[in-house]
Amino acid sequence: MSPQTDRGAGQARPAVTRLEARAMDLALRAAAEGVRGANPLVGAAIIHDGRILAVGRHRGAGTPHAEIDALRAVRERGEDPRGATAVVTLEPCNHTGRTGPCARALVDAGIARVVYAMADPHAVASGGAVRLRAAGVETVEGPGAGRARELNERWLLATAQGRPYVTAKIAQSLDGRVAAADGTSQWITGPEARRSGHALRARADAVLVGTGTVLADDPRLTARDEHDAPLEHQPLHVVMGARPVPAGAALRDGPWVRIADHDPARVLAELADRGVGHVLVEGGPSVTSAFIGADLVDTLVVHEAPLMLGPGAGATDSLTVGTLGEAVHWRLDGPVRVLGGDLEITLRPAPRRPLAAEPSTPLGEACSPES
Ligand SMILES: NC(=O)C1=CN([C@@H]2O[C@H](COP(=O)(O)OP(=O)(O)OC[C@H]3O[C@@H](n4cnc5c(N)ncnc54)[C@H](OP(=O)(O)O)[C@@H]3O)[C@@H](O)[C@H]2O)C=CC1
Ligand SMILES: Nc1c(N[C@@H]2O[C@H](COP(=O)(O)O)[C@@H](O)[C@H]2O)[nH]c(=O)[nH]c1=O
Ligand SMILES: [Zn+2]
Repeated sequence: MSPQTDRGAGQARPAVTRLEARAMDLALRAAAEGVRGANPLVGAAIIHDGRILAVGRHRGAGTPHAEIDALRAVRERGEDPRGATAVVTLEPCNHTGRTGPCARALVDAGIARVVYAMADPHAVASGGAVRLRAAGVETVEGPGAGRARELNERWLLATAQGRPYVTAKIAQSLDGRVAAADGTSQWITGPEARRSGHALRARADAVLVGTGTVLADDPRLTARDEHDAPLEHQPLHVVMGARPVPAGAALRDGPWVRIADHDPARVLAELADRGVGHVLVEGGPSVTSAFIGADLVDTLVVHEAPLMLGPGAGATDSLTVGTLGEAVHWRLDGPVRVLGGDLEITLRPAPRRPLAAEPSTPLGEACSPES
C-alpha cells in the first residue's frame, strides 16, 4: 500500500517532500522520548517556508498532545503557523478528552497540510483526518507508518484488545529474588529506586497486587514523595484474589477494590469498565507471573539491587518455563538508569510473531527534492 492522499488517484505528485520525511524522522525521535501509559507516544513537527519551525511531543496522559506542543513552540518563537504543514506520527485526534481535539486546533492555527504516519485506531479519538479535509486541509497518511507502529506496538495491541495498558514493576535482588526466605522484602531497593516506583504509581490509574502481597506486606499502594507525603495523582488500589482484604489493611485508606478472580484478562476487563487506562502491576510473584504468562505486560520495569537473597521467592516463580526454548524474551525500551545504588531497566516484550509488514513506502523513498 502506498501513502494515501486526498488528491485524485491520477495525480502524480509525490506523497511527501524530502523535508517532510526529515520532519517525520524528527517527530518519531521526539515521540520515543515520551512516557508510556494509557496514551500512545506521539511526536509532531511544523514546517513552513522550507524550514522545520518546531518539534513537539506528548509527555504523558493529561498533558498537551504533540500537535499542540509543537504549535506552542512555534508561537513561542514568534513564528506564524498559518499556511504551514504539520507532520505528525499519529492521525490528529478528533475528540475532547483531557485536552481538546487537535484536528480543530490545527484548523484554527491555519495549518494547510497535515502529513501523518498512521490512522488513530482509538474509536473515540479517530476521525481527525476527515475533519481536517472537511475544513479544506490537505492530508497525507502513511509516511513513517512502519516506525510509528513499531514504536507503539504494545499500545496498539492493548487498544485492539480493549484493555488497559499494563506496566509491571519488580524490585529484585541480583539473583532475581523479591523477598528473603522468611518473606521479608522491605526494602530490597534503595530510596532513589523506590521514589521512581512511586512516580510510576503516580502515572498509573490503578496499582494492582495479589492477596499474598497484601497479607505479607500490608502495602499502602499510595504514590508518595521522598518525605512520604502523597503526590497529587493517586491510583486506585486493586487487589486480585479470593481471600478477603483484612479489615485494618493499609490500602483501604484510599479508593480500593478487590477482584476475586485469578484471570488477568478478566481483571483487566473489569478495570477497563471502571475507566482504568493504565495499570501498574506490583506483584507479588504469583500475580506478576500470571500477567507475564498471559502476554499482558506491555512495559516491564525492573529495579535491580546489588544484593543476593539466596533461597527467597523468585520474581517470576510461577511462570511456566520448562526449557530454554520456552523462555520469555524482553528487549530494552529506553536507557538503563542508575538510581542510587540500584539499576532501573525498562523493557518491552520481544515480539512473539514478526511485526506486520511495512504498509507504506519507507521514509526517504517517497520524496521529491524540495521545490
Ligand atoms: N520486591 C517486590 O517487588 C515485591 C515483593 N513481594 C513479596 O512477594 C511475596 C508474596 O508473594 P505471593 O504470595 O506470590 O504474592 P501475590 O501478591 O502474587 O499473591 C498471590 C495470591 O494472589 C492470589 N492470586 C490472584 N491471582 C492469581 C493468579 N493468577 N495466580 C495465582 N494466585 C493468584 C492467590 O490468592 P487467593 O487464594 O487469595 O486467590 C495467591 O495466593 C511477599 O513476600 C512480598 O513481600 C510482593 C510484591 C512486590
Ligand atoms: N520490596 C520492595 C517493593 N515492594 C512493593 O512495594 C509494596 C509496599 O508499598 P507501600 O506500602 O505503599 O510502600 C510491596 O507490597 C510491594 O508491592 N518495592 C520497591 O520498590 N522496593 C522494594 O524493595
Ligand atoms: Zn490530540
